[in-house]
Amino acid sequence: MNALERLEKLLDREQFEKIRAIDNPKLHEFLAGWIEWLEPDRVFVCTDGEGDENYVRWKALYYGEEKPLETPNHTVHYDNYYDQARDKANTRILVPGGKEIPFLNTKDREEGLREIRELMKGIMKGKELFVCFFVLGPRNSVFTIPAVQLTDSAYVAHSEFILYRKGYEEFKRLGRNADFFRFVHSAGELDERKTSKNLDKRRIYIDLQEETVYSVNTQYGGNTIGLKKPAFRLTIAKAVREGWLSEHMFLMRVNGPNGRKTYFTGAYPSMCGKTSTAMISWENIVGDDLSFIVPFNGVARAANVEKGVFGIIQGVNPEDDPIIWKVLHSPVEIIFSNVLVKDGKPYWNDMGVEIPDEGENHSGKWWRGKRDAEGNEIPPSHKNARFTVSLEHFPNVDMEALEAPCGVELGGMIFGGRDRDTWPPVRESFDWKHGVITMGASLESETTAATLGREGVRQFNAMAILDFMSVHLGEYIENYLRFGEKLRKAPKIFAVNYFLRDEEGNWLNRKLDKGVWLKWMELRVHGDVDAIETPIGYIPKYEDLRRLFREVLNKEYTREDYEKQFTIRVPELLAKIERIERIYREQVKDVPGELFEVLEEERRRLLEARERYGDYISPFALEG
Ligand SMILES: Nc1nc2c(ncn2[C@@H]2O[C@H](COP(=O)(O)OP(=O)(O)OP(=O)(O)O)[C@@H](O)[C@H]2O)c(=O)[nH]1
Ligand SMILES: O=C([O-])CC(=O)C(=O)O
Ligand SMILES: [Mn+2]
Repeated sequence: MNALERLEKLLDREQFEKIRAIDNPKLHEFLAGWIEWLEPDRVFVCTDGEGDENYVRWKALYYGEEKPLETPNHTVHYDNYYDQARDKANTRILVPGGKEIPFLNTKDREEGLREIRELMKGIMKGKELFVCFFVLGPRNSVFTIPAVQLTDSAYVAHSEFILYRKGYEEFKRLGRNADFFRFVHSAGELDERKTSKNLDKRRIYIDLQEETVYSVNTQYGGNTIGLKKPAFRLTIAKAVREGWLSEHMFLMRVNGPNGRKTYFTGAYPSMCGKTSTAMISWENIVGDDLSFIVPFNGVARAANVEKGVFGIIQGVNPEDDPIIWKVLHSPVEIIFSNVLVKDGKPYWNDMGVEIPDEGENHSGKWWRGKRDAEGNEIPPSHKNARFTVSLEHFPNVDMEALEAPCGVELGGMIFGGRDRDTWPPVRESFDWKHGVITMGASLESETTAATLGREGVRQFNAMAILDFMSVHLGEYIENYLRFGEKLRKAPKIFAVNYFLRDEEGNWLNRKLDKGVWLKWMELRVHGDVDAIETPIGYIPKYEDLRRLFREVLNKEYTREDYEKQFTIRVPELLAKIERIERIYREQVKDVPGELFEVLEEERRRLLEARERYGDYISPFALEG
């Protein structure tokens, strides 16, 4: 029996016809094999029709994976108390022989496939399997990658409808020429709260060879939403192979003088400010998490991989995030996850309004002071609680850029992380190579609640992408360096640090100060303002920032604040170079030699400056 004949036996007529309309034997083989193996009670195939999307929405409620909230079109979803973030330890890149690759968690491919298949055998008995088609990137564009998702979670399928462009018609159009990604997910056995139960058997395995990701016994979006972080492992490898960039970056438009539009991407590790930067209310968002960047006639052009936001809700408040706040309080389709619910209303930590003392949250029935099995007090919502919503609902979305088949021309790329004491709030690199190496490849950041495990630990996190890396870091950096050489005019590279603190641990900046840094970077892209040359790149002049603080935030920016924030901290910077060099020399090993040269030059500049000015160099000393 061929695959189509097997599918005819496995599916009811209506569903079968939907599959038969796609002329792709590879797809048929994949579907038949997995449906036989997973043994679902029924299968639903999603076309691009509104009715099918509605069916999935309804099933998320029907199966109890989501519950309706008071506001129409709002639902809440809970993940298991111990399934609230990405599980790095159980996420493996499958490679032949289980070859060790620095900073990657690998596993022997054969063994991994065998294990995951065993875990998934018959796992959908009694359940409904959803077969969904989407594309990464805008449809019908140079960026488009088709993908098929199998999942027994209506919540996962529902999330994907909010976050990605539909792809059924694209599969039909491409027929047997479709080169597509595959995702197989099962939430596994559920408990009475409809959350994954067998967390000890939680696995996320990435098969680069077949461009397939398997995910089992988990529901948390970062582990399960196939087109998000699972697909990211596949696109990183594809981009390195093909000479473009697939990055953990927001994409936004910064509005310059006289209606000038300049596009920026920004790579910060999870929970380090991508969404809150791209959402700055007077600028325009294109994407908040994942960007594809291609060289196009000598110009870097970028597109959002997604069309929605799976954003962190903690800290969203009416003053700092007026737009998100408004969207979260309007009757558009939103899935809230792992928040506190009381009388049909969602609440979250640091939302700037009073929160009830009891209700339901990610721990079940909740009251203030409740402790978990480890004795930790449970906050109203989880730190990594999120909202899922389509970008079309945001008044500040740049819809034209979001849908542009050739993407938008990139003016600048930004790197940043949680750094309490080393980098200034904003600076510009000397050139592409200097930026790629001393800003991107040298990025460090404190760990956050976006991954399971300890928080606040400073960790090497090159390009904010290390959690998702699927190739040797040396190859990845090599691709980055060569990418710049394909361009007539490379985007300017900047580094930001929103997380500087004083000795007492107080923040040196307010959350909205980033709006000023963005305007400064926009002016720099076009050569509209001068800057101060320092050993680590160019920093803003006080006068320019003072003017921008007034214009953008209507605030006085004092010389004292400027000096404190922009002091060049030589000992910390030297120690950092030391750490980064050691990592590349001892752990990564095979890296382009340029990396060490550029770091060495930076060290030399810092040492020379120290000779002249001492350990902590005021920006005023370097001016003029
Ligand atoms: N102190 C401080 N905190 C900030 C600032 N900007 C954002 N945050 C906080 O950092 C967290 C930021 O998260 P997001 O912007 O949602 O993170 P993201 O980079 O989009 O993360 P992922 O979606 O996990 O990839 C939130 O808890 C914010 O309150 C800032 O300028 N200063
Ligand atoms: O993938 C997720 O879970 C959410 C996210 O953006 C990240 O962690 O970077
Ligand atoms: Mn992310």
